[in-house]
Amino acid sequence: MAVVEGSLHQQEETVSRRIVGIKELVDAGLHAVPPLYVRPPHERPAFSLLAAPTADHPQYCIPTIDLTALASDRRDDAARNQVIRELGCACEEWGFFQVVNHGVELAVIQRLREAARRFFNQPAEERMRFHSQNFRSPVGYSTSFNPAVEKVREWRDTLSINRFPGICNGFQEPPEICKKEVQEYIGGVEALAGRLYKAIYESLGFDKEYIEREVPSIPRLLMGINYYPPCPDPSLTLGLSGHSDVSCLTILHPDVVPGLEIKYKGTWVPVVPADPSAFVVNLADQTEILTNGKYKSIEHRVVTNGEKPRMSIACFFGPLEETMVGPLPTLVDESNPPRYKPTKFKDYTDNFASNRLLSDRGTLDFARI
Ligand SMILES: O=C(O)CCC(=O)C(=O)O
Ligand SMILES: [Fe+2]
Repeated sequence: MAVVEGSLHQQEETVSRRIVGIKELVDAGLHAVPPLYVRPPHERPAFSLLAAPTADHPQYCIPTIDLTALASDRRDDAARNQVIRELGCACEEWGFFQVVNHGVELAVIQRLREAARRFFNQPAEERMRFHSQNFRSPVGYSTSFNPAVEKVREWRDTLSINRFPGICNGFQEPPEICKKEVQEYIGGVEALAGRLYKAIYESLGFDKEYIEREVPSIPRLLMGINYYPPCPDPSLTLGLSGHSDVSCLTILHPDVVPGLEIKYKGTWVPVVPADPSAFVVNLADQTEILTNGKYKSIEHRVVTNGEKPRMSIACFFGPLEETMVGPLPTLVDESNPPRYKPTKFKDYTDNFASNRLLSDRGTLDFARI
């Protein structure tokens, strides 16, 4: 479908600049992608090289790891050690993997997805009561990344719910329509994040005492529920442009509607959920810094869908804002010098907020030596 021209084009541009959410625009009836959402040719999804990872391309499927044995706390448990090895391989090779049998009940996930759908299906005025583009707000309903400055908008609206100890401490303020479900979901996912985070550092050969002493804990949580409405022409726009996540660890419930793609060896590879309960886990920038680049924070993006809306739930786990993050001492020596300088996490996130739009990998460059 072509980009709209002439007066219709101007009308839609006026409408889309005034309107806060892309959902409003789509709900009002949209037959073409407004210019404000059309990406320059080199950023368009046509640059994906694969239609979908299939059995013919197993080399393009991120690993799926069964976490059943991680429930055991015994370090001499052979099945548990096997899971740790699989995690280590996935972290080194991909920086992205899926987990199944992770301990969070499917019913808990489904209840939140249903409640979030109720939130997004409310009249715009109800959603706009929570409007904020500030990522540090306890609760914020936002659109795109930073509509005040970006030349091209992302095709998504997001409900964010935060717990940043020292800034906003509780989850007391999620919208009533999904509050109970948000709290229940966070309870489960947070426990999973704790288990996974330790296991990831165990996969580097560290013992419990070392991890507790040297690896920053991850009490800061940002939850983003992304809503991507159907798009009249997915070839022109992106739900979320290429980025790497800033924190330590991200646990995402993707949706059965596809859209997420990761950049693997220069190719955009779609992520296909292993089953409806699977989470997609990825390492974020602070983990790349802590491991001095051994485990990578991988660039990813979201393409839109022509027919169906898509909704993803991302939980970003990170350190306290005042924490200095640099390579762990045991991972640095003369033959492997530090690649990153110690950086305060608050400065890192501030830089991300103002510079993400300027460059694909600009965020990690902020700490790179
Ligand atoms: O929607 C998705 O699948 C990914 C979302 C994401 O990458 C993010 O919120 O940072
Ligand atoms: Fe992301």
